[in-house]
Amino acid sequence: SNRKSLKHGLERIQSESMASSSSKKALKDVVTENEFERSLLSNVIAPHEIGVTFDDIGALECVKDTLKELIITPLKRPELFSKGQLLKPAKGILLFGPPGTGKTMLAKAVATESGASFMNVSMSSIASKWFGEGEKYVKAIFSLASKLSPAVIFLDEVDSMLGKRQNREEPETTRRMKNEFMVNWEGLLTKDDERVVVLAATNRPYDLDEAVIRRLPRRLMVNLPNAPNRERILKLILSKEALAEDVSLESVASMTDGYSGSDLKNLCVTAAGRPIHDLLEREQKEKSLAIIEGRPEPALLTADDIRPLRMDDFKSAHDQVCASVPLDSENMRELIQWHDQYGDGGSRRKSKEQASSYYM
Ligand SMILES: Nc1ncnc2c1ncn2[C@@H]1O[C@H](COP(=O)(O)OP(=O)(O)OP(=O)(O)O)[C@@H](O)[C@H]1O
Repeated sequence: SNRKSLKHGLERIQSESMASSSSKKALKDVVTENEFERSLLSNVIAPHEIGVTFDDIGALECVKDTLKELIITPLKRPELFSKGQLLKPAKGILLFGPPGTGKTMLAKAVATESGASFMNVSMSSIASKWFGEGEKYVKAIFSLASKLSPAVIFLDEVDSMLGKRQNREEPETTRRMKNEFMVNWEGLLTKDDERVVVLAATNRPYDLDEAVIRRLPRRLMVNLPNAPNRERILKLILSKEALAEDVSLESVASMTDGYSGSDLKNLCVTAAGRPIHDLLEREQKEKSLAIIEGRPEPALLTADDIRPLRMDDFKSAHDQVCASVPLDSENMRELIQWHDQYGDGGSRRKSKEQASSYYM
């Protein structure tokens, strides 16, 4: 048992030094092979510079726990998954849900928490930017990630490239791009020691190609927050703001049914504009009064003169900012249906299928 614990200790030291040396590896030391890799690299963020952690994300506790278990632990401690043959780290997860619910934040936090570089790829821009050369770009996503390893590839708006065929006449360029993606994706799945994961995000999972859905067996719904969760998100967003006594975040939460995290942020930004507006107005009044009375102009007010946020600021902001996805919209209905059929924990999902696809 002594030998075992020594081996265990060595493995730990090895994996820790591996983690720290790779996270310290500067992005500028990465050798790129072509313009596609170079273009992608310019958007890569080093783990210490991402600046989003799980603590910055309100609510979504289940999604965070699943991501920790499936992605972060395997990326940080690959040695735990190298022993047998059964447990393989997850290589890809689909995050789906209405816009503005925190999918991008989650992907960034995953990269931060696992000390991985973050590669943000907007799938909708590939086709337009690299017209006719999309497949080279797709190939570069994977080859660059492998050089950056550990790395998180975030594929935003994944439906725009890997969507269902709209009609039989799929453009040749799109077909080649999809094929290239599948080939590289299969390659990633077979490389057990490659510390690269794909987080794909979409607001329209029902538009995804079946083949893509099958290859992302873990599908996490990132849903709109309920009232208690809205209160948690508001607390986070407002943690550095001065609030007057009369502000009840519970009431703000209860009047924002259907708001996404992003809508709540907009609401708070709008509310925070009012004290500044009031300050400028006060300054203007004092100035005019001084001029009328023939006094010298008063000094400008400072940040210390900004009044705290009041409940009426939130009420007025509420009249200006509304939920961006109405709860009774077609998009919401389709999302919930899709979640029932394909999503993790969906009611029509068989537990057997879930178990076998837990790790890929
Ligand atoms: N759960 C949350 N906690 C704190 N802030 C949040 C949360 N969800 C969203 N936000 C705020 O909304 C902004 C947008 O969120 P984010 O970009 O992660 O959403 P998204 O789901 O990726 O949206 P889209 O589908 O439109 O790309 C964030 O920068 C953050 O300010």
